Amino acid sequence: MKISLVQMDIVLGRPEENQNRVADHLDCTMAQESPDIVVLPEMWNTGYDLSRLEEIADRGKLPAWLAELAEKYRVTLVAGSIAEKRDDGFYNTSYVFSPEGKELSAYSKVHLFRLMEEEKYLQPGKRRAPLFSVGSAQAGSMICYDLRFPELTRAMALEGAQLLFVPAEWPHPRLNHWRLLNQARAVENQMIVIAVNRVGSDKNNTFCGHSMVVDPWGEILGETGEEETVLTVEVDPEEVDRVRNKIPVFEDRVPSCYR
Ligand SMILES: O=C(O)CCC(=O)C(=O)O
Repeated sequence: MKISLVQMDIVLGRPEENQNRVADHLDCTMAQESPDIVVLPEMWNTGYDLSRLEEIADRGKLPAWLAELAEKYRVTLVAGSIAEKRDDGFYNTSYVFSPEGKELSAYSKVHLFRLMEEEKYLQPGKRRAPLFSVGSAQAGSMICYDLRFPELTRAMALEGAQLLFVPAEWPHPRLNHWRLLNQARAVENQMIVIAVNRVGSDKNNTFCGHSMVVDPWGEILGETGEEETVLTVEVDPEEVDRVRNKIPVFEDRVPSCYR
């Protein structure tokens, strides 16, 4: 299974420019790498221009556009997340589309990140992301700050997730946390973590890149630096079963002690 991670810069508050950038990356990546899955970062349409969401948030157009792209390139598109307006406010929502252009998952970030004032401008999602299939593997997804809540990944692992997608806009000075948490979630849940961060800066933050793929043994299969780039990595979802058989963590759990 070949996965391409689009580690892009995002122009603050300029959805059309960012949309063109996504289209260009997808076009080049599909021509050069022919991956099975493409993954985008968090809030790639607007960046953290939260006070202007009324003007710039998506109003239902981007999901249809992303579905068309997935179908055009016959690729599973884990479309990062977008700022979107709904009747009751703004949400940070991640969509996934199948190679037939069918929506596989829609998930709005449940843990809003106070250090970037999300709780002042966004509504929290109310449920975790539904699992979806890629080939014969089961996958889950979350968004950025969600990574700090191990219960969320564990719930998806218990439901059968073998892969975890994490689109992010994770800034300095917490690069160390980003790298450690991605590895921790992979090792403790014996799953493949595919984490895609943005690069570049806005008025308040410089984003630390280092998109990475971590296998269920904690090995980093690929990692970027802090430049705009696309990283393509081959993963083997069967490695999840091999590691789970070697150290049977899920059989050895004692849930009665965790309350
Ligand atoms: O948890 C962190 O340090 C970063 C989280 C974040 O940037 C976000 O959720 O957008």
